[in-house]
Amino acid sequence: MLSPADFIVSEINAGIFMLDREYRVLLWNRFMAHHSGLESEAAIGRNLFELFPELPQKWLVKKIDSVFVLKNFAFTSWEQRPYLFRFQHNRPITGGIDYMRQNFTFMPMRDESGEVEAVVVTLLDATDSAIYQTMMQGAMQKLEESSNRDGLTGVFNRRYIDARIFDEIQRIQRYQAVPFSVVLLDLDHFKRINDTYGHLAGDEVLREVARRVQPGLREPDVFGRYGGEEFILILPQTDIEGARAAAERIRFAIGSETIVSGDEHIAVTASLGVAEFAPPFATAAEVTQAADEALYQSKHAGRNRVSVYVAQQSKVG
Ligand SMILES: Nc1nc2c(ncn2[C@@H]2O[C@H](COP(=O)(O)OP(=O)(O)OP(=O)(O)O)[C@@H](O)[C@H]2O)c(=O)[nH]1
Repeated sequence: MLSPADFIVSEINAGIFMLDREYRVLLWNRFMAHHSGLESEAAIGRNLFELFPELPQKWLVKKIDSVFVLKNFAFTSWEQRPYLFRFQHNRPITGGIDYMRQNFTFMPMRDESGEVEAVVVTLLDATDSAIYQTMMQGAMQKLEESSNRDGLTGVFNRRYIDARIFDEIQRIQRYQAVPFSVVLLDLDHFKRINDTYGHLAGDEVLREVARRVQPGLREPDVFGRYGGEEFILILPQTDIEGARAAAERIRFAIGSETIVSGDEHIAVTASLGVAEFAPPFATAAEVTQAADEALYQSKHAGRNRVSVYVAQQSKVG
């Protein structure tokens, strides 16, 4: 008949094992046997690192030795080191967690003279916390991501774009980096498109325009919807001539083919305004205002064109 203490050690839903100074197993409870596939008769008397060559030996030896020498408890959590033993967990939803996450406590077992004769190790299954945390992080990331996106087109929204312009300005001011340019893009006679083909077709046109712009962008470029039928691009490390060329490519990509919505073929063009963030500009508002003035020039000059803002006065390009 087992003593109550032995019964608890055997049956508890946590790993318990004990090691001597040579890392030989002195005790191996049922949880350890069940998860490792190694019965206690097969484990006892054997060196832990021979039984489990995958253990991080150097690190674990240091940990165990510190308990022998300092005679203090030691701990390790799954957040520092996800697991020591490669144990399966049986959760149906894993959140990408492969092996059982494990928290360990290392306890010194003293003899009558106060010397540590063995180290007792407990293993707690922390998989549920790990899955919960991973899923929470994933959800937070998705939330963060979707709060930066425009619901209709999926491109970045104004809030995000404004923050990115702010970042770019800071980067330039801090590192005297090469300036960036801003391109504002407004669809021509969009009200007429809505009125002629309906609001749903109008929405489809906005989505398709967003699709047509994206292949022409470079990796650092940021593209978003700035409002109704207005889009914006931030082109880092791009001077006004580079930005004008990019804007022309985009204008062509939008207007070169009609957009199909149901049975309708809708001709769409865009007017664009380009401005470079350079002195005397010091704020996001000033550079976007300049791009807006250039855009106004494009509209005024007949639409379906690119205009560039040139210091103090805008000039049709
Ligand atoms: N379908 C649809 N229409 C929108 C959306 N947001 C804004 N609009 C419409 O876009 C139209 C913009 O019209 P205006 O600002 O008069 O400009 P425009 O007709 O494009 O004319 P110009 O810019 O001068 O070439 C308005 O009719 C808005 O209702 C949207 O999300 N979906």
